[in-house]
Amino acid sequence: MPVPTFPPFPDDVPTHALLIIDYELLKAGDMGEKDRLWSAATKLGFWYLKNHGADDEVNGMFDMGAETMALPIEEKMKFEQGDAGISFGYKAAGAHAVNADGTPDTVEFLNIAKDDVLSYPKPSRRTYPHTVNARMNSSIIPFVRKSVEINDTILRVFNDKLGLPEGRLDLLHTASGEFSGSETRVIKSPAQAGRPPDRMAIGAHTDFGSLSFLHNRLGGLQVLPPGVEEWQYVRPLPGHAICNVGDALSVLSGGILRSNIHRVVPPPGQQSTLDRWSLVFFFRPGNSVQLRALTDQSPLIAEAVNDAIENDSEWAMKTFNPGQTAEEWFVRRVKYQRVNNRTGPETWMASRGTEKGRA
Ligand SMILES: O=C(O)CCC(=O)C(=O)O
Ligand SMILES: [Fe+2]
Repeated sequence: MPVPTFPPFPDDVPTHALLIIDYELLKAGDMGEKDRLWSAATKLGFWYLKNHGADDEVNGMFDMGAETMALPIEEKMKFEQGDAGISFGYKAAGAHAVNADGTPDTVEFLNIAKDDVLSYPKPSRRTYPHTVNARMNSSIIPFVRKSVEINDTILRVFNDKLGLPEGRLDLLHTASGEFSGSETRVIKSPAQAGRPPDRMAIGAHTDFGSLSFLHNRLGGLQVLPPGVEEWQYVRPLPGHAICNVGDALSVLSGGILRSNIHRVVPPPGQQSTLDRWSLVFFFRPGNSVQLRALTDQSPLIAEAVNDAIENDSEWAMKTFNPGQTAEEWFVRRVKYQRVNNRTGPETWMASRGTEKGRA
């Protein structure tokens, strides 16, 4: 399907300009580009990625998403995630809370496990609607392979900059070959006339894993940068992915890499009358990886954790050694977002990550 054209993103809303990182330069080992990536990942934790070479795969994924979300709700619900904290499968609109009051979200999405994609046609974790199987070979497998390659490249830059032994982060992610929470997600946020512009489609959160590779075409994504009190939109740029650091990599790096909070609201201005689609690949550590700052492997990380302890020891001890594996962290966060598991505001608190009380 050709990429449709959209009404423009408005010029009169607060936006946050992200650094633009060139993937071709990163791949070629360009030192200046690695420095710019490092700066983006440590200051805000978000950046645009251009020349990622995945445009065709992204378009195929959006087609798969449209075909899947057009299925009758009864068909989609056969593949629902359940309430146990498993993320793979379908999530209906309203199944997650967006705040401590338990206000329901407005998006539906489908998560497909990287482990299922790479073992296809043999299921590793679960099965999916026929519209997914029909697009596996043409779109989903190529998209997931490219996403993994891109994230592995970014991870190697961070490994080096953090002063970790060679291949350390790689081993905690793909090199061990174990199952993980890595998954791709297609999100549909239906247009709803009259919805207030600050009605959250997805509540404020930090991402759960290590790196996210996001594609959207309409506005709606907002970040709350450090030291700023007003939510700011991230302007979608055609052909540019939006990448960000998640909690797992933030914890492993002793907070040097920043997992910044973000949320999704209805598209602004003239875009507000349209359905909003987005696509993410979430790159996460192997399930058994103990989430803790790698202080014994990098003097830089040890120093960062010491500084954090001096600053706020209770928070630092809890955040940089939460006593959970990557899988346990992930299950906890997914499980307590679900309105079916809600008892009160404490359920929202139980779903939180590294955002330090900012959401
Ligand atoms: O749809 C977007 O732009 C962002 C989605 C997001 O933050 C998420 O799914 O974690
Ligand atoms: Fe997110």
